[in-house]
Amino acid sequence: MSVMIIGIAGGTGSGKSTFTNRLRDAFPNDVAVVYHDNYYRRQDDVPFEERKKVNYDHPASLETDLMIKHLKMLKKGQAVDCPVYDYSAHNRSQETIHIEPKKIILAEGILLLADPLLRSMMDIKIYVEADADERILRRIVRDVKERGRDLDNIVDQYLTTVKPMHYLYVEPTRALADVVINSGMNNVAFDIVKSKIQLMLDEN
Ligand SMILES: Nc1ncnc2c1ncn2[C@@H]1O[C@H](COP(=O)(O)OP(=O)(O)O)[C@@H](O)[C@H]1O
Ligand SMILES: Nc1ccn([C@@H]2O[C@H](COP(=O)(O)O)[C@@H](O)[C@H]2O)c(=O)n1
Repeated sequence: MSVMIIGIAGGTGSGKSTFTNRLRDAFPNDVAVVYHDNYYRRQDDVPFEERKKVNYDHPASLETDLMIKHLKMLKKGQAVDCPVYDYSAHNRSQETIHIEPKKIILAEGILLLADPLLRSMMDIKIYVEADADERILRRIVRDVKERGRDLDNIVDQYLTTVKPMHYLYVEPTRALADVVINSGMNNVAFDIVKSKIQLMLDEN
């Protein structure tokens, strides 16, 4: 089976997951999704108060080597047990997700195109763009509702790590993408990428 990997990067709150999940839902039998966020490092020995202060927007916070290993296995037609990240605990949970190999693998994450080896594995590189003010507003709502955060913590983290790392590591990867799309809800961009996937599936 020939396997294609499509990388979906972009800043926090840009709409990466929205776009990725729409594609997954359009091809439920042929697409598997690997989220880079699930490869944030295990921090069992780090006290919770210290875990809160970690720079999670720096490439060193992610175990990218393990994600590369898993993508290589999926490409060879082997299933993987992917870690599951718990944002409220700032740590990996005890669970894993079993991912069966599929013809199309979607890989998603803010720093997905920042690592040269990981980037080189992508057959198509997509960057989802959105204005910084919209991204932070979406992040505030999401982090309060879904990631167990409070407003003071979100603002402090944004100013100390999220924003500076975005301009240092995430935004520069925009120029490395094959396709830059304006929002994860852009229907024209969605239809174009969907057609490309359909073409790949028909050729296989
Ligand atoms: N174009 C948009 N307009 C309004 N809300 C959006 C848009 N794109 C995403 N959202 C919402 O913003 C939040 C973050 O989007 P998400 O796709 O999870 O971003 P990312 O994965 O890039 O961090 C989600 O609640 C999502 O529903
Ligand atoms: N313990 C953690 C781990 C990560 N984050 C933040 O997640 C963001 C990436 O996820 P998106 O869905 O927003 O792309 C990243 O900006 C990290 O700051 C966190 O807050 N806590």
